[in-house]
Amino acid sequence: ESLSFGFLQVASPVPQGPNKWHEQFPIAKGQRQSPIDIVTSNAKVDKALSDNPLKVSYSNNCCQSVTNTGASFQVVVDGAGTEISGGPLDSTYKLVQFHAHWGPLGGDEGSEHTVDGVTYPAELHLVHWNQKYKDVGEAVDKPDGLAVIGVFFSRGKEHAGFKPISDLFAKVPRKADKVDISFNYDPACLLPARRDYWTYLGSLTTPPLFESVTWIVMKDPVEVSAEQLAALRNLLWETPSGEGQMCNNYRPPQPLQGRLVRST
Ligand SMILES: NS(=O)(=O)c1ccc(NCc2ccco2)cc1
Ligand SMILES: [Zn+2]
Repeated sequence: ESLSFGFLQVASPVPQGPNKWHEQFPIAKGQRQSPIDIVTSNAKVDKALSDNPLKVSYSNNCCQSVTNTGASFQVVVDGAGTEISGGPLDSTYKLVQFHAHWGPLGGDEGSEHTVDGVTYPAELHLVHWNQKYKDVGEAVDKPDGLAVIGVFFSRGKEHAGFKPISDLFAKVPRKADKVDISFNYDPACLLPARRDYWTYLGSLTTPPLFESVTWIVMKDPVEVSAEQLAALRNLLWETPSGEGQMCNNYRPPQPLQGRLVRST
């Protein structure tokens, strides 16, 4: 008799957009969701934030690799010596990864947070976990588990510090592609010179949308070139009509639900 194997080709489901996430992740309609529109006139200057300045001390050999997660690029960091503390943080947090969100080619939307309704072409997220927990897996869903520093990218002159990373995107076109970072790299070079920020209690901006993030959104954008923004589109992802350039991987602003935004 003939032995036949019916190979059922099940394509991996195309990720659903932000307005459907609540079906599988009800917390999408929660009380401390991110991102938000930062209404600068409603932000409250809190002297305590400047009295105990945010301390960022990253080592320059902490970056291990860049991978295509299927939703962004992700630079994976080994937490050694990459700590932040102070400002709104009650303990020390360690950097675990950084990634970004961006819009269409040449467009001005793409950031997740907006400032008085203004969007930026991209937004970088430096993700840290609270050292009071034993690992990032334990921290990820605790109310004080994570701290994410958001940095707006504006279009302008080339960002020399971002170039070693943006040059790697062409090497990781497909989901799960990964390239090692063999050079020394200090992610602090991606922060604006002026360290003023807004801070509020929010969430992960992609599923599982855990309400576990103390957001620290830098006030000043950093300039990157049009070519560096275009390099983000060397990353590919699944679209309803097959593989395409990764873009518009940002969640729009969510209801503030009466939260206070503090400012330095
Ligand atoms: N866009 S975001 O910065 O809110 C964000 C969204 C999702 C995750 N999930 C992965 C993760 C959690 C802790 C470390 O890695 C991490 C960060
Ligand atoms: Zn993010």
